Amino acid sequence: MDNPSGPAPATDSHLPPGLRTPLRDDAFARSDDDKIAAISGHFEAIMRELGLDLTDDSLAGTPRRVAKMYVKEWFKGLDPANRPEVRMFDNRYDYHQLLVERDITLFSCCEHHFVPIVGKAHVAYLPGEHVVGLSKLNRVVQYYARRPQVQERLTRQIAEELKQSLGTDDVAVLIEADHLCVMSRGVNDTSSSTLTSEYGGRFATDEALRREFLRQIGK
Ligand SMILES: Nc1nc2c(ncn2[C@@H]2O[C@H](COP(=O)(O)OP(=O)(O)OP(=O)(O)O)[C@@H](O)[C@H]2O)c(=O)[nH]1
Ligand SMILES: [Zn+2]
Repeated sequence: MDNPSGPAPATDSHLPPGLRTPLRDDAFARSDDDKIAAISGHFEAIMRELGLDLTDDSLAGTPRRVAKMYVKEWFKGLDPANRPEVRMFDNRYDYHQLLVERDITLFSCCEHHFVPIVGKAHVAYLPGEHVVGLSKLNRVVQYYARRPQVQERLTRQIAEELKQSLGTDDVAVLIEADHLCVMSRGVNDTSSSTLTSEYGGRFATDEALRREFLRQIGK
């Protein structure tokens, strides 16, 4: 292991222990470039083991392409440097009704099989003295999605981050997603999908509010 004495990962230190993505203490001791080089070598070994000819010009670049995709795209949400800054504005408009950001594109990766989870996230909150820049809601979803995940943890991580960043418990998150591990292998079920939700603050206690949220996202 290179540099196991590197800094402890700051990833998820703001979340309760049960909601943190399991990471080693030396998770960020190596640079992205070093990780890409190492993963590229490991993936090349997998391809060789499968019998693929890596001198073929279509396959030759695949190990590096996969490594770059893992580090820079699929799993970039592991790196606390990519955690979005959630900017809030004064609620000058005095808007205190439900705000729903629906149909947020969700692309994640099943941590059991390393295949895609594809779906939509719907998030809502009740503004108090501040309102959030809308795109930050999408960014929070994307940050936690871009990791090896299970849908339950992803749902709760997004809700907890929103509670902290927006400064209110009045937050709702609902995720509907298709798991490629269910669709393309194992049970090979292409019609089922998975819904998970987390309701905080008034969403947990006020059934009418919850119903309004569900109505607005078409549920
Ligand atoms: N709770 C939960 N389970 C998930 C998620 N993604 C995948 N899984 C499940 O994780 C389980 C892993 O179970 P195993 O029995 O070890 O894996 P497996 O032999 O590949 O299971 P099958 O998919 O049934 O073939 C499977 O049932 C998957 O459907 C998720 O986001 N949440
Ligand atoms: Zn899976």
